[in-house]
Formats: sequence, C-alpha cells, structure tokens
Amino acid sequence: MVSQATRKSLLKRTAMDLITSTTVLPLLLGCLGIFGLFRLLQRVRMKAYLRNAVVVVTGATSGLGRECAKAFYAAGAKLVLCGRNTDALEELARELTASRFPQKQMHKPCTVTFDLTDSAATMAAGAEILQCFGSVDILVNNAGISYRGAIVDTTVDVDRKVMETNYFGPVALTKVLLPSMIKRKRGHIVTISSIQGKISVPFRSAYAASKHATQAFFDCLRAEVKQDGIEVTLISPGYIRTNLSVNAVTGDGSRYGAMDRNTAQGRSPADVAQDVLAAVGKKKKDVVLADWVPFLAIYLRSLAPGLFFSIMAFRASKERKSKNS
Ligand SMILES: NC(=O)C1=CN([C@@H]2O[C@H](COP(=O)(O)OP(=O)(O)OC[C@H]3O[C@@H](n4cnc5c(N)ncnc54)[C@H](OP(=O)(O)O)[C@@H]3O)[C@@H](O)[C@H]2O)C=CC1
Ligand SMILES: CCCCCCCCCCCCCCCC(=O)OCC(=O)COP(=O)(O)O
Repeated sequence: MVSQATRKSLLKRTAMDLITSTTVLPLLLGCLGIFGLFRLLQRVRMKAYLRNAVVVVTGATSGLGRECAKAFYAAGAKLVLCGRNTDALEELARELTASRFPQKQMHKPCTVTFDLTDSAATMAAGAEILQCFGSVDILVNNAGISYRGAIVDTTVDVDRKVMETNYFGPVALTKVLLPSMIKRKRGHIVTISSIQGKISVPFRSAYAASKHATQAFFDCLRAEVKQDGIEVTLISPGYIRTNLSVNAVTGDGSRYGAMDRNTAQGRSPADVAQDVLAAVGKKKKDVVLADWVPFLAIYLRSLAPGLFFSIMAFRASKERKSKNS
C-alpha cells in the first residue's frame, strides 16, 4: 500500500519533472540560441565594419602597432601605415601585400613617415594621410615611448619628450583628422593607453602622466563627438612582449636599452592586437586588457587610496634597494 504522503511526493516530483522538461529546458535552449544568434550577428557586423575601412596605424614599425597593422589588414582594411622609419614601413607594406588571403579583396597599404614630436610634420602628415584613400574611417593612435627614472634625477626635457610623443602627438594627429570625420559624420578614434593611464607606479612619472593625460583627453573627446557619430575607444593594456622597455628613455635622456622581465613575460603583441581588433569592431569605449592584479590595483586606487599609496611606496623602496645592492 502506498501511503498518501508518498503519493503526494510522487505527484510533486512528476509535476516538477514536467515543468523542468516543458519550461526550464526549452527556456535554457532558447536563451542559448538567442545568445548564439547575437554573437553571430555581432561577428557579421564587425566584419562589415572593418572590411574596406580606411585604418591609420601609428607606430606601425614595431611591437603592437605592427601586429595591429597585420590584424586590420587581414580583416580587409585599407591601411595607412605611419612611423618614423620609411624603410621599415615599406618593408611591412610589402610583407602584407605578399600575404595571401583567398576570397578576400585586399588593399595595398599606403605609408606616411613622420615624427609625432614634430607638430609641423604631424600637421603635414595629416593631409598626406587623407590623400592616401580620400578619407579616414579609423585612426589607431598606437605609437608611444616609455620612461624609467626617479623624478629627482629626471630633466624636464625628458618629461617633455615623453609628453610630446605619447600625448601631444596623438592629440595633434587626432585634431588634424577630426574635421573630415565630423564632416562625414563618421569616424572612429582608437588610442592605445596603458594600465598606467589609470594608476601610477613609481619610477614611471613621465610615462604614467602622459597616459593619464591621454585618458582624460580622449574621455572628453568621446563625449564631445558623440553627436557627430564618431566613436572613441581607449585601450589600456598591461605588459606586452615588445621593445617598449628597450626603447624607453631614462632621466638624462639616454636610451634604457634593456628588456625588462615584466615586458619579456608580457602578452604576445599578436594576441593583444586581436583584442584591439575586437574592441574596435564592437565599438567598445574603454577597455582594460590585463589580468586580475592590475584590475584590483585600479579598484584599490579609487576605493582604498591610502592602501594603494602604501603599496606603491613599498614598491618604490624595494626597487630602490634592489638598484643600490
Ligand atoms: N609593451 C607594453 O608593455 C605596453 C605598451 N603599451 C603601449 O603600446 C603602444 C605601442 O608600444 P609597443 O609596441 O609596446 O612599443 P615599441 O617600442 O615596440 O613600439 C613603439 C612604436 O612607436 C613608435 N614611435 C615612438 N616614438 C615615436 C615618435 N616620436 N614618432 C612616431 N612614432 C614613434 C616607434 O617607432 P620607431 O620604430 O621609429 O621607434 C614604434 O613603432 C605604446 O603606446 C605603449 O605605451 C601599453 C601598455 C603596455
Ligand atoms: C594580493 C593583493 C594584490 C594587491 C594588488 C595591489 C597592486 C599591485 C601593483 C600592481 C601594479 C601593476 C602595474 C602594471 C603596469 C602595467 O601593466 O603597465 C603597462 C605598461 O604600459 C608597461 O610600461 P613599462 O614601461 O612600465 O614597462
């Protein structure tokens, strides 16, 4: 004999099973389907956005810029490669043109040589860039230089050089290209900043200051040009395996010339370039490309500044001791 309680619980279980199979499962599958469709649509839109777009990449001769050039080229963009070294730019243009992408219409890249610290040259380069393909859809402000030194030992000329390269250069280039974007009611300004545009670490004063200024400028720009249909994407990566530390400037203006351990252990520039491509394709506004420690540091800086400053002071004293020993 089955008791009334057992029958009740059996009935309850059967009802639950029915609800699960007729409601929960189809709901779950439906959600998964909608999510999949959304991702597919996003990918299709992204591809269409990048294909045939005129993309300008500064600092294309090395590291992240070079990999961004390859990634945008593979996506079918019309590239304008910018840098200081004409031979290196032309070599990259040849390498890209020689690479095979069946079933895709590829475009021969254009090259423009100029130094971002020379404002007259940057203005002239703007006009040259516009002549390449007649307009610019996406500007990737990537070129940059880092710095290593103690504030007390650093000449103001070094602070100026880093600011000219990382801040005034991209600002000037953006200002030259912006009017034509506003006129067309279309354009996208992408700037490679750094985790150090959000937090300041000791012995990087000039670099961190230039990247904080960059963050502020492009945040203002984003708000101002929204009405003109122009997108602004700011990307803040953590360490990337490039020549950034080798090319860094020191307090007396000389080249640092060494590959730092953090840089050598950083992410591959090709992987970061794929993240840049995705961020641009999805029209993201502010992207941090780093693991959890820099993320935590960014949150600590605003939520527990006292603790953050103590950690940075400890870091400074440790670094000073290891240099002196
Ligand atoms: N590597 C890293 O760990 C990180 C890098 N970043 C940022 O990524 C960007 C790219 O750096 P990365 O690839 O790592 O470093 P690299 O040193 O490899 O590349 C820097 C590029 O910038 C160009 N450049 C430097 N100064 C000037 C100038 N005055 N005028 C024109 N071009 C110039 C260089 O040209 P040339 O070949 O002529 O020297 C080179 O192409 C920078 O903005 C950097 O701050 C951000 C976070 C982490
Ligand atoms: C377990 C508790 C953890 C608490 C975390 C507190 C904060 C730790 C400090 C984290 C500092 C991160 C610095 C990241 C710097 C960075 O990624 O910079 C990218 C660059 O631009 C590199 O340029 P550089 O010239 O400095 O090589």
